[in-house]
Amino acid sequence: MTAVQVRGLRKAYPKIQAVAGIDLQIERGEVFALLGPNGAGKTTTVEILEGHRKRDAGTVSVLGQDPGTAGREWRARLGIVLQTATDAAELSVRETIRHFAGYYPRPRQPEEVMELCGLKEKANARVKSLSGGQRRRLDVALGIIGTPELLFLDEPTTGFDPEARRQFWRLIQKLAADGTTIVLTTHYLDEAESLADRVAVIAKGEIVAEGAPGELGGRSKREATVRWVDQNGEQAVQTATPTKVIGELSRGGGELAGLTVTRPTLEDIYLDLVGGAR
Ligand SMILES: Nc1ncnc2c1ncn2[C@@H]1O[C@H](COP(=O)(O)OP(=O)(O)OP(=O)(O)O)[C@@H](O)[C@H]1O
Repeated sequence: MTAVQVRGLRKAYPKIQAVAGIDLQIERGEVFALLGPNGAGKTTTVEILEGHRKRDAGTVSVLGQDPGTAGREWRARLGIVLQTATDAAELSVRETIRHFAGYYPRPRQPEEVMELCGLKEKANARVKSLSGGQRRRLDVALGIIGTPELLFLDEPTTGFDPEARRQFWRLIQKLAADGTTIVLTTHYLDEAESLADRVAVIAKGEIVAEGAPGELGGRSKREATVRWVDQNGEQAVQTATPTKVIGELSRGGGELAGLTVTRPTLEDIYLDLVGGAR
């Protein structure tokens, strides 16, 4: 079943065509990542899908409805984590989460959500006393408190330390395993690689590539680079058959110094894709 269907989406601001004809299809249960440089049009696209921004042209269906006209019931089926943090309040973390739970017909248990988001120890802390990363976790907690079918995350782990990022990834994997469809924007290629079933790269308001992270831009078919060091210094060859190359190199039986085999990373592919479009 399809969660999101977009055809020919366009949106201009007074000085810029922010979204210049985007087609997207995201299936239920998928984790889908939108990648792209600053100003590429990711947030604008996501805001249109959330019903927070009007489009100029194109058709959009999110959970079977047009976000431009859908009502409160539809909205309660979404979870949204925006780039900007929740307002700092006098309330505690627990009180804030309980308060938001009251907005939804099928909320998760606040205690469960605090556990999932690593906020248990901060349950009684005032929101305004939280660190930046803890505030972000609270944003995520408020995004999932309503048991959303579709969760939008706009740069969710900006400001997280490495351990918090890994914890967050585990949370997303858990939500995805429970069937939540997840659309996330991120600047972290390792995040997209770890989490996303599919990614789309947006540059200048257009999708320039789309696919599984391992296949994007023909990645799985790109040649490997074999590197080693010999008496003449560092050597490197690009090859589709690295095993054969290493076999030939090691015929003498000696150990090859500094031997590595690498394939292009998602970051290499991404930089190739957006480099040409900047
Ligand atoms: N409210 C607005 N009014 C005018 N221009 C805007 C507005 N919002 C965004 N833009 C412009 O539209 C373009 C796309 O912005 P958008 O926020 O969608 O990009 P993005 O891909 O999310 O970028 P980032 O990675 O920096 O968050 C940018 O050039 C931005 O300056």
